Amino acid sequence: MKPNAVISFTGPKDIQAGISLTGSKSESNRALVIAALSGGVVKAENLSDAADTVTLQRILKELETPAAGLRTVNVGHAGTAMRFLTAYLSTIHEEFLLTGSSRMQERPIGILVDALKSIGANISYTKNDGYPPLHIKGGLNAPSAEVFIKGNVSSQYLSALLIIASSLTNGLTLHIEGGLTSRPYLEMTLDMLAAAGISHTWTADTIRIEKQNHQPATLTVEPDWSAASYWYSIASLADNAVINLSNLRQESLQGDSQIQELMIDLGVRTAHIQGGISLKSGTSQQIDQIIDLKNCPDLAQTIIVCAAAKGLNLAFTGLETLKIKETNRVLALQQELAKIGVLLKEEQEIYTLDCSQLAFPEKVTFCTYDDHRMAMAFAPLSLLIKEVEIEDYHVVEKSYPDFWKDLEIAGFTVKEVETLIHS
Ligand SMILES: O=C(O)C1=C[C@@H](OP(=O)(O)O)[C@@H](O)[C@H](O)C1
Ligand SMILES: C=C(OP(=O)(O)O)C(=O)O
Repeated sequence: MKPNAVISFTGPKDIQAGISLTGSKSESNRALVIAALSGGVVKAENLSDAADTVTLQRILKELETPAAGLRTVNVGHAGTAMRFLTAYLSTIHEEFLLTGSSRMQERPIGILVDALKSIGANISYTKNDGYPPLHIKGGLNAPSAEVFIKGNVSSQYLSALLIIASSLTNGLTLHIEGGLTSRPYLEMTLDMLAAAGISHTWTADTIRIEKQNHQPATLTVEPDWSAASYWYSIASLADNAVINLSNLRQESLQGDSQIQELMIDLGVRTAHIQGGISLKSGTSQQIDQIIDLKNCPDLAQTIIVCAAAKGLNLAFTGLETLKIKETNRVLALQQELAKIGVLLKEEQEIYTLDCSQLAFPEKVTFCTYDDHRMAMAFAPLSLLIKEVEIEDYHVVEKSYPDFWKDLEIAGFTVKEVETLIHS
């Protein structure tokens, strides 16, 4: 049984804290694979402590020693590791069973596998068509240099292909079909490749990367803006808050730095100061327009839960891809928000909060569905609810292992509690 934690905040809701966040897991996981492909020419610095990064780093280290026969590679819950390794392992002259957690085996990968197969990769499914585990016979020599791929399901499929593109015999031309979701993550991939000496052209829906060598570079990872978002929620829900987050940059590669603009209406102002940023709480404003989260899906839980707790009946679009992440995040949000009387209604891809019955019980236990972001999005409600119990609280390790320690720095009390064993 995985332990729960009870989070509480007593006394005036006045938070003054300085927090140092771990590195971006998205940047870290790109840096690691780019470094591996570069054969030591490119180095990675300030890597994240996220379990997803630690796992990928361990796997890449193990791969440095060649194995005879089938090698099993298990990425656990790490979506980027699964997608990036599907492409990367295809380029290595070995045979792999690439697998992950039970949820990973429900997260689709057929679009990426089809694209890789169309340029000659040898990949088959060992359980269900379109889903991990994958059997990969590596050594792709890619006679064809052209791929057509859907861009509206996960940008990670596209990033995976672009990261290996420069090492393919004929480079790669990617034709993106059906629109593009999570676009800033694709831009991050191209920017990090550029920093490692790999150039590209991007015209309309076509991205071209020639065969070329990496150039000596050190990729220095910025702290994680998705992790920062929970501090915005805390600042928004506190009566008074000044929260300093170190080393976040004004010019970020991370699309989730959009939290700065998104949170203005929820009452949080960002100042760029020496050595990072400073968040200050203020007053919320009336928001009439629909908020589109297509470019920053990992902010959805933070913003939706924070708005719900403030009783704001906001509307959102761009949430479709949430259904194939660590859990079906739309369903998870609907179930957990109901515990404070809030409905998240879905009609023709527009999601609307109905906070008319918002009420805070003395104690609420929020379920986390194996999803780090559920835990971190709901924990700030302990500023409004006497006791917030978070189920399986270690789940945060996927992206932000120090989350609970950092809450304690800011004055929250976090107590591990015994959980009842249900038969
Ligand atoms: O490329 C990346 O690092 C990521 C891309 C996004 O996924 P999708 O492209 O599947 O939306 C995001 O949700 C995920 O946490 C990290
Ligand atoms: C969706 C996420 O990660 P991944 O897809 O890499 O598992 C996330 O961190 O919210």
